[in-house]
Amino acid sequence: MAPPGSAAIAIVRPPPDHGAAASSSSPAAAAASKGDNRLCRNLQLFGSCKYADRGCQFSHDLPGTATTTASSSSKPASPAPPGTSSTPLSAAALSAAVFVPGGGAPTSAAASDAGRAPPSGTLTPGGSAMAVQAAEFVPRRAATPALSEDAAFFAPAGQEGPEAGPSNGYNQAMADVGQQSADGLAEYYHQAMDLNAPEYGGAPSESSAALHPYSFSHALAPPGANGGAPSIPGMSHAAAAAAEAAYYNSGMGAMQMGHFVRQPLQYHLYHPLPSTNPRHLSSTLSSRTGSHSPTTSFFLPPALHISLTQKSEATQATPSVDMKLPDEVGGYTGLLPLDKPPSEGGSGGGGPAWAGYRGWAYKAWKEGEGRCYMLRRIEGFRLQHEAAIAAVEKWTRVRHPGLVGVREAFTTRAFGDQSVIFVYDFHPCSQTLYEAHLSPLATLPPNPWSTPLTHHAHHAGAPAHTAPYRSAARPTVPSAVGGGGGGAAGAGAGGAPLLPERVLWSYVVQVASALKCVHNSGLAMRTIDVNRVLVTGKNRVRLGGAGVLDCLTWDGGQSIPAHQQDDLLSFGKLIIALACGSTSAVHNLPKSVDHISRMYSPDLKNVVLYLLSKPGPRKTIEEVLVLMGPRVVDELNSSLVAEDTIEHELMRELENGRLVRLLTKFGFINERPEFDHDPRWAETGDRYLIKLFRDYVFHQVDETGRPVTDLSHVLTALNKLDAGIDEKLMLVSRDEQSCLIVSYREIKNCVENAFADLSRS
Ligand SMILES: Nc1ncnc2c1ncn2[C@@H]1O[C@H](COP(=O)(O)OP(=O)(O)OP(=O)(O)O)[C@@H](O)[C@H]1O
Repeated sequence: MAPPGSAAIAIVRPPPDHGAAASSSSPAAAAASKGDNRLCRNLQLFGSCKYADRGCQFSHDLPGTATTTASSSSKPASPAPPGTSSTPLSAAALSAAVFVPGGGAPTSAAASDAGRAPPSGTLTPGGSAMAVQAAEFVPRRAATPALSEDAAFFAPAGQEGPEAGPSNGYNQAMADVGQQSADGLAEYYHQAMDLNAPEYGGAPSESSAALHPYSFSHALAPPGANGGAPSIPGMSHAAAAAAEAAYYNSGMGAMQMGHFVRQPLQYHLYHPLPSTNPRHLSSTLSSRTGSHSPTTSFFLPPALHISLTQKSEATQATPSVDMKLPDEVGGYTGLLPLDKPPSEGGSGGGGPAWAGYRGWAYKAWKEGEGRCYMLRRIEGFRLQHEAAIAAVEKWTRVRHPGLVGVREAFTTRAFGDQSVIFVYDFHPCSQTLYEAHLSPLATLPPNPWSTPLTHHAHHAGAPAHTAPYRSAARPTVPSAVGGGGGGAAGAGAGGAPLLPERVLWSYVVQVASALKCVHNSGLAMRTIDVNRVLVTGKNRVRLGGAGVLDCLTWDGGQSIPAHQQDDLLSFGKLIIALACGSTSAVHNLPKSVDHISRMYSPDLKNVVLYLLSKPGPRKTIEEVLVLMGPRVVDELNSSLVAEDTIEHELMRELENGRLVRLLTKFGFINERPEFDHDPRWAETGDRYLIKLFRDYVFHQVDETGRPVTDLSHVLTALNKLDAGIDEKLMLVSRDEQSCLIVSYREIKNCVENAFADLSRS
């Protein structure tokens, strides 16, 4: 669906003939009247357009065979999509001067009431005479769905809207993808791309049938039937957790969150649908086997693209309601809570899980660095010894792909109490092992609450890796395991899906390798627990919470050898919990070990038995690694480091690419010589807002009016614009007589509209 009309925001009252000019001579109007005879892009990319006979407004005549002429007048008139025609400014818009934040009010009513006093929250410095005639600022699409929902994958005029219809199947899939865990993405994408699905002209398959019942509104519905906080399509777990935490922390519930319309990113923009044309399809398939493909080779693999986009989005996430958190804590700003409420499978945060102290997790930006970090706040902790916090410095030197990197620690009173803050690397979209595998809402096996779709019998000696690494649909009622207290009888006996052995081994090897690094550095982890180990990507785990207990229970480092032995014991218990699908499995060790020996290979059982054996000087992590084969571990380490680096690079590329596109659009919109002579071009409507935003991004000045060059500000603002978030910012006119409070989302809409207007002209 093409974007509907864009927002017209006029701050300065234009000359009286403006309306006529806008409606008759604006470039958009000229564009609309000309029509469009450009070659259909579907044709260029896929060789065919399934909408060719169903209203697609673009040309389907290939050069050479074309019978139509380039003359726009000869092109049959096709209905212009909403928003493509010029939008005459209403009388209200012409006299508009005052922007009303959160403006969702109906335009006409507001316009007719132009003389009334501005509501509270309106900013009208120096407004006076202008404000008297002012109409409320109403973003043209304030009451419509967000931009990305509008901008569906090519849907020509006359086709169904985003709510229904086969053309929207991909959007539905993408919206639903947002609710999948990172591990399910690739598989999910293949379902979404199922070429046998009816919309591709094939027979309905099981997977496509499973996909179709989803609707966009389904994706927007709250999770579960028990009335959780709204779940948001396209939103990462971390971002959703933060939003939901806001929902609970604010105590305002749905009333507040009702305003939060999260717009999913346009995931579909940069990777094409596979062609239905057999010729192109075969070339697409051959590209997977290495031969040349004309189009697909230009794109990232979709699952990777989606995963990176989600991570980038989770990194940029901001709170949508006032969290009542300090603006700044030790040089970190933009705090966003990460603790998930129980309805999301988290602990809700704040449990006395840290040596009797309550702990909270936040995402925050480091001032001047433009990087995101995870802050762990230990509430109400009074530091007795300086050396306790200095001990954390040792941790900052330990770098390992299996460890959540420690940056620093400091005390603060910013929260109104005595808190100590530990700063870690931020891993967007991560979950704890408990959240990922064991909680009632876990998406991955062996969640003991889930009802399996199929029962995979695993007998001793049977290749456990044949088990599907995908959990069944989430049930609302606990199954046979009985609320998670089933211990060893849990996963296997209860019929719930088993954690595949290859995945378990992958975790075991990563944890062991990280532990080796930690122990060799003369430290002890002390947080080997399903609630502290993070799953940061597909089959990627990292040990979290390093250094916290060292500081809280500081003893000068005397007990490190004992703590290292405890690490090994905790490691054994972690494997048991995952293998048996229950944290309580460790309370019945004989039964649990028996379960493991029946369901998994003897090698795994041997490792577990070793880890659970009596502590002693000869029981070390090195010995555990010998049991596993050290060569494998070293190889794994280097491949994980490489993987992390590549992912990091790709994310940077993705973000840079998006910024470049944005900047190009800015340049395109703002630097149009053909309109330079018409001051109204950039002074009215969407363009004026964009112009002010450009000043805000690139032309900041300090209090004495001197230019400020802050790359971090530029990148942050552009990233927020790209994500189209609901955060508001204040734009000031060049004469400093007017202010606008608008959200990045509204500006993004304006940029898209202005760009679309220009590209049509
Ligand atoms: N370094 C990190 N980067 C990104 N997200 C993280 C990081 N560490 C933790 N998280 C996220 O924050 C959430 C809360 O983490 P936390 O370790 O506090 O778990 P918890 O179960 O709430 O523990 P507790 O409440 O007992 O402190 C988790 O969902 C996890 O995904």
